[in-house]
Amino acid sequence: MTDKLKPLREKIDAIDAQILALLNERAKVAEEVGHVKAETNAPVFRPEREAQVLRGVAERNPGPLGGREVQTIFREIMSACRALERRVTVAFLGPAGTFSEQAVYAQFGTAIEAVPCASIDEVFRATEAGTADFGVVPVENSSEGAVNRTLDLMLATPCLISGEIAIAVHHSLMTRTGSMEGVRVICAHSQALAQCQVWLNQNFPHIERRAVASNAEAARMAGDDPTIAAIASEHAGAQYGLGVTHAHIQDDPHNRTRFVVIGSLQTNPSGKDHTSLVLAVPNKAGAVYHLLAPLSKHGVSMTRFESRPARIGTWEYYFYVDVEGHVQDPSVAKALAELKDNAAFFKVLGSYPTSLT
Ligand SMILES: O=C(O)C(=O)C[C@]1(C(=O)O)C=C[C@@H](O)C=C1
Repeated sequence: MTDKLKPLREKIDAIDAQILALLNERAKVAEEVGHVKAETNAPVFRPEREAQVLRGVAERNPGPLGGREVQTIFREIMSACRALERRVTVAFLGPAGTFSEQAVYAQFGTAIEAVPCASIDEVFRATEAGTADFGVVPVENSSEGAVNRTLDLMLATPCLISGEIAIAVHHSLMTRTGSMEGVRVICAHSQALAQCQVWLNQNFPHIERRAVASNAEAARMAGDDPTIAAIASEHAGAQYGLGVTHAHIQDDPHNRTRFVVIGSLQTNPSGKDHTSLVLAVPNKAGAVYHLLAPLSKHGVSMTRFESRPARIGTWEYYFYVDVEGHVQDPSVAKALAELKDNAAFFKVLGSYPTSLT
């Protein structure tokens, strides 16, 4: 056995030496890129370039490694190279262990400064004030719909969207003891309680449910008190020493949350992008229909349409619209110019590479 393993391990050692040399060669070039950028004060994080590199490695990947695995490795390589230029700071809805934190690392890799914030408002504040280079906030969930606070703050602040990340959201029920005996309250973020409500009604209809600031906060509370059960990711549960009593209890097994990266960066086209807009129309019959007509006229696909009351006392709405393409794509530029003419309010929230997952 050891005789057979020895030459194979020697092969791996030799390959690792080559990988290490190449990684450092790459890192030195990234340092040079960093110097060029410093001369012109150009942004260190270039999401469109990173998206192109990651799409490229998955396309060219000959296997047997999977495309997703190869992307994870290259995500970390770029994160480490980027950190040699400058380590970016990213604010997210904390505490540690939330799906927002998972989204941060999925987008930026781990060679960053991740700053947990107590609320979505605080993530926007930190990003707007420049204490963080970027923020990551949830924007919609496949079973619960829009995260309204994020939509309202996108409208109210100058923050631009420079990236999107979709994360599979699996919720588990967990306690300190790993059993539901003696549990009097089930705690979770209100969205997680809503995403598990059918399952909870069937299995624990008589246990009180309490909404708390985040699932990770629920996990922390359950770690301190055996009468509390938390709904959270198993990753968060492990951080607070919880045992799983029931795994993956969300009503939709394909539950996903989409996050956006916010900041002041205007991203260049990556070849596969989305553009987010906010619009309002005068309160007239057929106004929304007219408003959106330029999209189909110029062959621009709409991927999302959401409305929020304008909260000025009348039945007026803001419409949040996502389209395929980048504001610099000629067809998108033409459609948006016409759309703007029809709109009582028009704001581009940003163009950014489509999520890799
Ligand atoms: O191409 C650049 O602009 C780089 O800084 C290099 C690099 C990389 O490591 O490939 C690193 C950071 C950027 O976000 C994009 C790519």
